[in-house]
Parts: sequence; structure tokens; C-alpha cells
Amino acid sequence: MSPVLKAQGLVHRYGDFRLEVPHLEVHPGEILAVLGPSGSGKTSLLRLLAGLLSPEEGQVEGKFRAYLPQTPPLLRRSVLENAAFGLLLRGVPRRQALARAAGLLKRVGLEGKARQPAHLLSGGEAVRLALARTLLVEPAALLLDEPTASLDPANTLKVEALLQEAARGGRGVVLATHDLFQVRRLAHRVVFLFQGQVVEEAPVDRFFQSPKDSRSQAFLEGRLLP
Ligand SMILES: Nc1ncnc2c1ncn2[C@@H]1O[C@H](COP(=O)(O)OP(=O)(O)OP(=O)(O)O)[C@@H](O)[C@H]1O
Repeated sequence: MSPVLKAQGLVHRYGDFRLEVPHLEVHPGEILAVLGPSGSGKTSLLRLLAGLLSPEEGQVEGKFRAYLPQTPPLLRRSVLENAAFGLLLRGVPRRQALARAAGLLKRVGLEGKARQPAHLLSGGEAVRLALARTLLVEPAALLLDEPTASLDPANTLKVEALLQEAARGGRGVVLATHDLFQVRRLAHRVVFLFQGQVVEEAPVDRFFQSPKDSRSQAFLEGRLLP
């Protein structure tokens, strides 16, 4: 099956910081976790993969990609209007867009809040809304930056279930996270970054059971400093 996302020879610099990703592919149905200490380049990589940041070298090829920042921006409109926003932007007739958005709000457990202003949502609800809005436009690849960083365990599990469902539906999911338990629960494969370099890329079980690089091992044991 052809990848939903393919990056080759990526180089991006911020002053002294250099991010280098020689090769990366994400396949339909796959959840790829991007791990690394703070400042290792996870957000920058996601933004490059999403096409929001232009690499100095290399290229990213991919089908329709959607990026979800850690704190997704919401419009000062109702929850339902926010959910429907992507569809309305794409010219879907209003009535149809709102009906589809209402259906997805139900799936993310927000149907009771549809008429409420979105800015009144809790952090967990806001992430679920942003995810609903993104899923509605049916991206081939979802790029998520620490989507559950500020969520309680119940909301975390809800978001994880949505991501698994998205992957089962054939999307490729790239997830930057500091939550190693989450990686074990969700990911099929891991890319481990350190100081902008891909130190290790491995199937999730292999990465946790026998990391090949001493820096991966130190990271998993909480001994690696940025
Ligand atoms: N717009 C920017 N301008 C200058 N430097 C930047 C910019 N964005 C990121 N950086 C630097 O690039 C490096 C990687 O940052 P990035 O946010 O990608 O790391 P990260 O792994 O996502 O970190 P964290 O886990 O803390 O979110 C850091 O040294 C950061 O200071």
C-alpha cells in the first residue's frame, strides 16, 4: 500500500539547532509515535510533515494532511459551528455541513454542548472538538502534537479511542507525545529524536524491549537530558 506521507532528506535549521530526517514514511492505518526529550524537534518535524514549515532541504510528499497543535485554535462561535468549519470552508452546503458536524459531535461525546460557545469548553472537550473538526474533512494523515498533554485519564482514553478509530479507518496518524504509556497503548512504530537527529526508528515493542541506541535506553529510563 502506498504511504500517506513520505519525507526524504529533510533538513531544517533554527540558528544552531539542526533537524535532520533522512527518510520517513507513514502508511494507511499506522500510528507512528514521535518521541524525544524537550526541544529535540518533534513539533518542528510535525510542522514540516504538515507542510506548515518549509524545509531547507528535502521534500515531503503526501496526500491530504491535517495538523493539530497542542492547543487547537477555536473560533468564537458555537461548538457546532466550530465542528462544521472545515466543511463550510470547503463549500459544503451549510445545512449538510451542520448535520455532518452534529453526527461527529455525538461520536466525540459533545452532542450536549453543540449550541454552547466553544470558548467555554474544558481542555479535554476542546481537544475532542478540534479532533472532530479535523476528522470531518477526512485527511489521509493526521499529525497531532501532544493532543492529550493537558487531559485527565478519561479524556485521554476518549481521544486515544478516536485516534485508533481514525487509523482503523485507513488514516495515517503521527503523534508527538511525552506519554510513554500512551505510546505503548497506541503506536505501531516509534521514531526517536535527539537534538534534531533520528537516533532510532523501530516497531513499538522492539523499541521498548530492546532499544538499540544507548540514548534511547537512557531516554526510556529517564536519564537523558535535552
Ligand atoms: N520558531 C522558532 N524559532 C527559533 N527556534 C525555534 C523555533 N521553533 C522551535 N525552535 C527551536 O527548535 C528546537 C526544537 O523545537 P521543537 O519545538 O521542535 O521541539 P520539541 O521536541 O517539540 O519540544 P517539546 O517537547 O518541548 O515540545 C528547540 O531548540 C527550539 O527552541
